[in-house]
Amino acid sequence: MEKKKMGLIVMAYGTPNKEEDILPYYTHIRHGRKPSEEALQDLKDRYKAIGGISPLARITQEQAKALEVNLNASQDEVEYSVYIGLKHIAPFIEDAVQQMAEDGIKEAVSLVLAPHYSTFSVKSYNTRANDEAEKYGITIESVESWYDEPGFIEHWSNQINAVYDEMSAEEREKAVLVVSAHSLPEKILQNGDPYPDQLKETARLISEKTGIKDYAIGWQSEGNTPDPWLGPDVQDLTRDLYEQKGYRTFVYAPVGFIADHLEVLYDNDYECKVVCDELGANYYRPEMPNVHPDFIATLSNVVLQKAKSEVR
Ligand SMILES: CC1=C(CCC(=O)O)c2cc3nc(cc4[nH]c(cc5[nH]c(cc1n2)c(C)c5CCC(=O)O)c(CCC(=O)O)c4C)C(CCC(=O)O)=C3C
Ligand SMILES: [Fe+2]
Repeated sequence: MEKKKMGLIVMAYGTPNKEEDILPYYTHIRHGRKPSEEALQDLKDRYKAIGGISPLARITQEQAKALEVNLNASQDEVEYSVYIGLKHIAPFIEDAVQQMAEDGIKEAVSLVLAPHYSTFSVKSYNTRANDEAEKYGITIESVESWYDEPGFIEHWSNQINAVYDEMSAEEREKAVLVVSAHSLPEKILQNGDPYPDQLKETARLISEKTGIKDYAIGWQSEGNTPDPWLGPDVQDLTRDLYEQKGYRTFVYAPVGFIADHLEVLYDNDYECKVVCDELGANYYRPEMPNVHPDFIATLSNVVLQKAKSEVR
């Protein structure tokens, strides 16, 4: 019997592929308004500091490919074709949906490569995908979040345990785990956005799984806008935990992200490390999920569960 065809649209923030992409990419993030020369230079400098350009474009492609392979190896009723759709650079979310239509796909699942739901991020991705899909009569079942998936919690717990195992007993005694996600403007809270509660739950589950009781929740990478953003910021939090609670070893788990990219390689590995160095504290950051096989298997499981709910 011929296998049923399904599309999977894997959505992500997107990143410049080369230096010349930085201006159009940043302009797109700013809803079409060009950034000032200083802001542009600042962003260019941050990319330069992590090696010229972000490894994210390559990692997203590898994740999508690995997910497709895993999905097709995990079951034999459906043939999955995976399409990457990005928020701020080509191939855009709409391009991915158009390509699915050209390939004759009628049903699809959409998955955002970010674990926690917010109106600002996941909802906006899924809305764009669904709006475009309607034009072609494609139905999309959208995964909304996967911040509490057992495989996801287990993956981070293993990476965190590996870091704690590496420490000296003395370091471990005064260690704190800082669990973080990208900050968002505080105004998301007015409509009861679940984003902060979902991060808290991820942290609680990791604490339960690892047995690490010394942990704190922080927010990072907040944007350069006048409105208030969710806090505490991880850098301020680091100083407070050092001064008020006596912690001397900081383990950063940026669980709102899933790959090595600017927010992790710069905002954690450079900016948080600077604070730790100033304080004379130890800095650790577990490996990101990237294309670890158990992480890809978890994403595959999330997609298959969603696809099942569609068939029913
Ligand atoms: C919630 C969230 C996630 C996580 C969920 C998800 O993944 O969706 C995320 C991820 C990412 N954000 C990224 C890059 C940037 N984000 C910016 C700006 C902004 N992000 C925001 C939110 C988020 N961002 C917001 C509210 C702004 C302010 C402008 C606006 O209101 O929209 C800017 C502008 C300059 C600056 O502020 O630094 C850049 C360059 C990259 C790529 C990194 C790389 O290239 O390696 C990634 C993975
Ligand atoms: Fe961002």
